[in-house]
Amino acid sequence: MSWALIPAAGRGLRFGGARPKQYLEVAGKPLLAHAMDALLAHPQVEGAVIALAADDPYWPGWTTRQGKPVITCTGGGERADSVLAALEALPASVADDALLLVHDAARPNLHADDIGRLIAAAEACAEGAILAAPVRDTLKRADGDGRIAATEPRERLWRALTPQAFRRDLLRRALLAARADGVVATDEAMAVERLGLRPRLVEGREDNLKVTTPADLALAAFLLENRE
Ligand SMILES: Nc1ccn([C@@H]2O[C@H](COP(=O)(O)OP(=O)(O)OP(=O)(O)O)[C@@H](O)[C@H]2O)c(=O)n1
Ligand SMILES: C[C@](O)(CO)[C@H](O)COP(=O)(O)O
Repeated sequence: MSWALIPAAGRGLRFGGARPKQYLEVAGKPLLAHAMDALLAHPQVEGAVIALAADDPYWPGWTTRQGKPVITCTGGGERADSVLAALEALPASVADDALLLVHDAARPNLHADDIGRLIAAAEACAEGAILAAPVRDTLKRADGDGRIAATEPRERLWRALTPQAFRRDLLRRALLAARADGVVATDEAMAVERLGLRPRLVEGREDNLKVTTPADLALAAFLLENRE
C-alpha cells in the first residue's frame, strides 16, 4: 500500500488572482480535490497528507475523502519544503519502506491507469519511479537577448510529471540531503538523483497537465468536464 503526499501550499503567483489556483473550481470541485480524489480513489492508496499554506483560509477541513484519511500540515517556502513537511506528518504507523506518491495539487487530471503503472514500476525499482512525458517539440536554448543560442537534441529528453513514487526512507534522506546542501530540488527525483540513484521513467498521459497560468486552466476545465 502507499500514501499520497500533496504539496498544496503554493501562492500561484504565475497564475495571479487572490485565490490560489489549487482552490479554483472546475467541473464542480477545486483543482486540489480533483488531485486528491484521483489518488484516494485508487485501491493501492490508503491515505493522503496535504501540505497547506500557514494562512490558508480556503481549506474546507476535510479529514476523510473517498473513505480514506486526510491529514494536513503546514508547507514551507519551497515546494520541496512542503513535500518534506508532508512526509514528516505521516502517521507513525506508516512503514519506512512504504511507497509515497508525491503529486502536485495543481495537476487535477490524473488517471487511475497512470497511478497503477507508476506504483508497479516503483515496486520493481528500489530507486523509485516518476510519471513523465517524452519531449515532442524541438527545444531551443536561448542566449542573453532572446535569440537562439543552440538547438538541444531532444532524444531521451522527458518532461517530469507527478506523481513521483519513492520509498519513505529514501525520499526523506534525499530531501534532507538537498536541503542541507542548500539545493532547491524542483522535483523529488532531482533530490534522489543527487544521491547517485536513477529512478525509472514511466510514460504518463500528456494531459496530466500542471495548471500554472490562466491558459492552463481553460484546458484543464475541458479535460475534467470531458473525462472518459
Ligand atoms: N512552497 C510551495 C510551492 C508550491 N507548492 C505546491 O507545489 C505544486 C507545484 O508548484 P507550482 O505549480 O509552482 O505552484 P505555485 O508555487 O503556487 O505557483 P507559482 O510558482 O506560480 O507561485 C502546487 O500544487 C503548489 O501548491 C507547495 O506546496 N509549496
Ligand atoms: C514537480 C513538477 O511538477 C515536475 O515537473 C515541477 O517541477 C513543479 O515545478 P513548479 O515550478 O514547482 O510548479
